Amino acid sequence: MIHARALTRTFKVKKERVEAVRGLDLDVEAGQLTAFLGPNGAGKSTTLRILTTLLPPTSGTATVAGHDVATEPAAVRARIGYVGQRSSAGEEFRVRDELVTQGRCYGLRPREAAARADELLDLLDLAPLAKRTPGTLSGGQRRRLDLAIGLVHRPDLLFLDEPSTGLDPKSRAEIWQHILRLREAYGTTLFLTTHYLEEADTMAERVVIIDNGRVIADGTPEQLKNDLAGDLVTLTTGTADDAARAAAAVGGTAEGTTVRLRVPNAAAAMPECLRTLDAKLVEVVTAETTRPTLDDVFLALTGRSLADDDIPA
Ligand SMILES: Nc1ncnc2c1ncn2[C@@H]1O[C@H](COP(=O)(O)OP(=O)(O)OP(=O)(O)O)[C@@H](O)[C@H]1O
Repeated sequence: MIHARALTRTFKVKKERVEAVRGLDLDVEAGQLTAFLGPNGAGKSTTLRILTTLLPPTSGTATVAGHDVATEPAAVRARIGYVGQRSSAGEEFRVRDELVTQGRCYGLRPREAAARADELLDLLDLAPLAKRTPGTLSGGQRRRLDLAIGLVHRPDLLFLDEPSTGLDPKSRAEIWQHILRLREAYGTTLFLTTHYLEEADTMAERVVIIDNGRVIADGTPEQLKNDLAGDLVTLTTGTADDAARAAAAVGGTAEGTTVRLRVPNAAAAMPECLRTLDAKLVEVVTAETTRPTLDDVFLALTGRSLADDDIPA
């Protein structure tokens, strides 16, 4: 569904060159739900804008839904939907009229456009709001209208740029419910950016992490966490001296009376770890294991935390 090879995009700002995307390779199969993660300025939106034909690449190639983004942009646009960070609804039309008008813009006949609008109003629980103007909707309701607009022409592939950013936790959960529901209803391939790592972890089948314009990790959330981060074992000892000796014995790091180490499988490693410390006469007061997060994956790869990144409001 998406095949990008050696994609680059450079911006010239006064005399400075900003390499937003630097040789990106990407393959996404039909039906997948892929989360595209990375810190602020990593190149996510620029990549999305290239794949949706809104911006030409500086070099490299990309085919989306079977068509080249540079040479066949109209064919790509006919097959994809794009829900950007800014709302795509105008202010003057009522919700249902907006959907009908969008359908007409895509060449649907009046009756088809009306039927499609009603189908989307139902799918996205917007029917009770059909007569409201977008200006009167809450943030979450407006985001659902944006989703509906992105789906009017039955795209095979939907790009979503930060679909849940700026919403309260309840509306975020609702928007995810709708994303999963539309996927079930239509089998739409979904490619989305998000700053919420836990959402990507629980909802996406595949996570692609980008940093400085390059893909630095790609896999299922479980694969990435198992292969790149590992479980965290946290031990506490009675004294800082014991913690330092324990860290040296098991290959961890000590901070005060706490020792931390990463292992591929904590359940399997813990007995051996405790035996080693017992033999060294280090008394362990508490022992705890924690599954890694996607932030641990990013930290392991770059030495930086994605969680420190500002989430745009
Ligand atoms: N039109 C532009 N002109 C100049 N520089 C740009 C332009 N668009 C993006 N950039 C730069 O390209 C880099 C990548 O930006 P991009 O918006 O793709 O990042 P992002 O990963 O989507 O970030 P965020 O998470 O903050 O939205 C940044 O350094 C940004 O300043």
